[in-house]
Order: sequence, then structure tokens, then C-alpha cells
Amino acid sequence: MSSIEVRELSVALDGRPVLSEIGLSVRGGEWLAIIGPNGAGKSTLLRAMMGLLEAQGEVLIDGVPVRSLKPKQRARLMAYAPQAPLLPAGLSVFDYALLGRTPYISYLGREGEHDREITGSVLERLDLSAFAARPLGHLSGGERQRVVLARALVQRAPVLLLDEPTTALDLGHQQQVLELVDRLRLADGLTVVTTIHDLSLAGQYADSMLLIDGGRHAASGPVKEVLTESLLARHFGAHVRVDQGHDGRPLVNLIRPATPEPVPVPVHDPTHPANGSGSQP
Ligand SMILES: Nc1ncnc2c1ncn2[C@@H]1O[C@H](COP(=O)(O)OP(=O)(O)OP(=O)(O)O)[C@@H](O)[C@H]1O
Repeated sequence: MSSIEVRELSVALDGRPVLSEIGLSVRGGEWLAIIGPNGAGKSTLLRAMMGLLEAQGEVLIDGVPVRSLKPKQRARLMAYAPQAPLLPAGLSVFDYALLGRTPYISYLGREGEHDREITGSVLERLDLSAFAARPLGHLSGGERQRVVLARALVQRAPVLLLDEPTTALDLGHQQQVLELVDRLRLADGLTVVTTIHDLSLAGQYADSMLLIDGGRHAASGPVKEVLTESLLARHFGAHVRVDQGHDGRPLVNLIRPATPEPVPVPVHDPTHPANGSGSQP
């Protein structure tokens, strides 16, 4: 199991600060959900943690700064499933997922039977076996999203970063994907960090949460302390009711704001100008 820690991570894009001194810490085998309104900087945070963006600050795995690691070493420790990556349309689902084995293959080497077996079993667990030979360009949005996750899982890294892994998925596949990630977490001790917009879903799976707003830390801690009506109203501008599910975890329900009182229909007043006769003396 590997822990991950982020210290004072700041990112500027196009000369504009997008993340300011963000910190987080996830113990090995735990699940952190990063939440926040649109444009808060959630995806940017994951990309910066992966070293895909220039950033100030430090990311450590088991206390080792990832900056000091070679790309292959880093890829054996951290896998990342981006939200909507550009996919080579002609590549097959199997060959794309197999790319997750790249960190284990030597220079000029080729993937072996073991790599193909791992890839096949991940595709099966994600309901993708039937698509193995299909070109990526011939998939639906939800199928593509599962293939991107498959590639990250095939990497078999102890830390898994997932950017909105369920947005394009139907209800059944949302549950299937999150259950699979959770089972891997429990069985293999995966450490999971995911951005996620569905707050009830996040509350079902995460151990802790980080709420960011405007690129800054707004709240963090156990799920129950972050998913509160007042924090969600303040940072999402949303009118919600937070209930307790059967397992004690919070369920976030959107509540329609009270509608304004209907405008009263005026009682017929013959003296009103709108009613014909006017108010002449
Ligand atoms: N390449 C870029 N250049 C300049 N600004 C960018 C770039 N990418 C993102 N941004 C800006 O950075 C901010 C954070 O974006 P980011 O995608 O991290 O937000 P997010 O919290 O993931 O949003 P969402 O919930 O909408 O997916 C936004 O204001 C966005 O417009």
C-alpha cells in the first residue's frame, strides 16, 4: 500500500493562478474524493499530481518526492485516467488497454503473455471483452470512458488517480466501475484519488474529501464533515438537503427553492384602467 501526499501545490495557466497552495494526504488503501464547483481546479490538481503540468510544491509517494523518480518508476506507482483524453481512433480496445503495461516492458521489449492476461481480465471486469477488437473510434462515450479506466487499471499501480470516472456512464456502469475500484482497493490496497461531481456517489465510496473552490482549499476531512448543507450552499450555490443513508453515509438531495407566491388575480374592478371603463369621474 502506498500513501500519497501533496504539499503546497500551486499552478498557473496562461499566467493566471489556477491552484494555490493545495495540500492533501491520503493513507495507503484509502479513498479521497476531490469535489468543487466547475472550474475549481480539480482536473488541474490531478494533472499536476501526475507531473503533466508545471507546478510549484511537492507530491510524495510513501514520503518520496515523485519529481525524483524516472518516468517509468513513477508510472509503476501512479496510474491516471483522464476525463476525456484524445484516443487514437484506429487502435483496438485491447491494444489501447495493453499500453498500461508499458512501464513494465523493457526498452525494445514486447509485452508478454502475463501482460495480455492482465489486460484481458481487466477488460472482462469492466464489461469490455466483447469490444476487445473494436477500434476506439467506434465506441460510445461511456464505453470509451471505461476503456480509459481499463488502461489505468492494467497499469497495476498502487496509487490510482481518476478524473470524473463516472460522468458518461449509465447508472449500472457507474456502480460497476466504482465497485470494481473499491474491490481492488480492498483486495490490493489501492490508494484512490478521484474527482467526482456526483456528491452522493462520492459520499458512498470515499473515506475523506477535499473541497476546493477558486483553486483554493475550502474544506477537507471525513466525508460527513465536508458534505454539509452549509458548505454545499456556500461553495456550489446549491440548495440541498443532506440525509443519512442506510449505511450512515450522507446522501445529497437537490431541493427546488420555494417558488415565489403566485401573483394574485385581481378581483374585477370596473374602475381599473385595464378593465375597460377607466376611472373617469
Ligand atoms: N490549458 C488551460 N489554459 C488556461 N486555463 C485553463 C486551462 N485549463 C483549464 N484552465 C482553467 O483553469 C481553471 C480550472 O480548470 P479545471 O479543469 O481544473 O477545473 P475543474 O474543477 O476540473 O472543472 P470542471 O468541474 O468543470 O471539470 C478553470 O478556470 C479553467 O478555465
